Amino acid sequence: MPFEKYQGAGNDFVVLPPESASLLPHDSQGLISHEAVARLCDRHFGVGADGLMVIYPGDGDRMPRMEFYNADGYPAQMCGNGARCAILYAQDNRLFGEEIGLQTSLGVLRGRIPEERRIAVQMPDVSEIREEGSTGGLVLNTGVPHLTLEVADLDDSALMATLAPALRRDVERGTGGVNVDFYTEDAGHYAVRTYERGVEGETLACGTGAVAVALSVAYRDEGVRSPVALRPRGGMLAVYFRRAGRGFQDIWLEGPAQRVYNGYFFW
Ligand SMILES: N[C@@H](CCC[C@H](N)C(=O)O)C(=O)O
Repeated sequence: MPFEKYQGAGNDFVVLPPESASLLPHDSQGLISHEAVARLCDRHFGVGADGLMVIYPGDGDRMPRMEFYNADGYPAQMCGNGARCAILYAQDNRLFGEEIGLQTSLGVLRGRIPEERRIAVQMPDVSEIREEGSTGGLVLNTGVPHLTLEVADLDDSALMATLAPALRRDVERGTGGVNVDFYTEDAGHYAVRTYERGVEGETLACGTGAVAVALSVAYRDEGVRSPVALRPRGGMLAVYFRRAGRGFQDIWLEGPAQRVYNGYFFW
């Protein structure tokens, strides 16, 4: 089964055209079975990735459609770095008409390619941000739900070993939990580490997480201006936004993306 591999700031994805996806077992809802996705994303028995996407060409003048799965095999509504990689994939495979953008489960998201291997994607508006009482963090949905927490020591080993796995399930427990983003201010940018649900571990970057941190710092401090620079472990990201009351609109996530290789998976 032919596949391609992309990465955006170190967040990596198996990307399939529909012809490859159709070779995989599907469930009764038409989604690829989670066992099949999990096997492809497995770093020992498969290709290895934080997630998998199927990119469907648009009909006529419609934009290509992105279907996203986490490494555990279950679908998620949005992936910021995945969307940036999907835009690069669509560009590499000449899937765009006049406009650059993607159809997603959250509607159409526009894209930009400011330079080679640099991709920006428009992210959903954020209207609700709430204080999370027990942690002092903020909960917001930037396409998927995030808990953001400012910490003094981003290298503290307890963050990913014990704190994030517990918070990931305890916060928003009734609706599937949250991704957990720790951040600290550092000379002109924010260093970030994200524990992703559906990967159940730290990834080198998370696009919706970078947006969540940027909006959290802007929410807490009205003096913070767009763009906010973020430094996850896999590369620099920039988040642009416009304030709209206590919420944010016209949000864009920009950063590096790359086609890494293509190959055949022997199913
Ligand atoms: N890596 C992604 C987020 C993917 C979805 C997330 N793990 C969830 O299930 O909530 C990004 O770049 O935004």
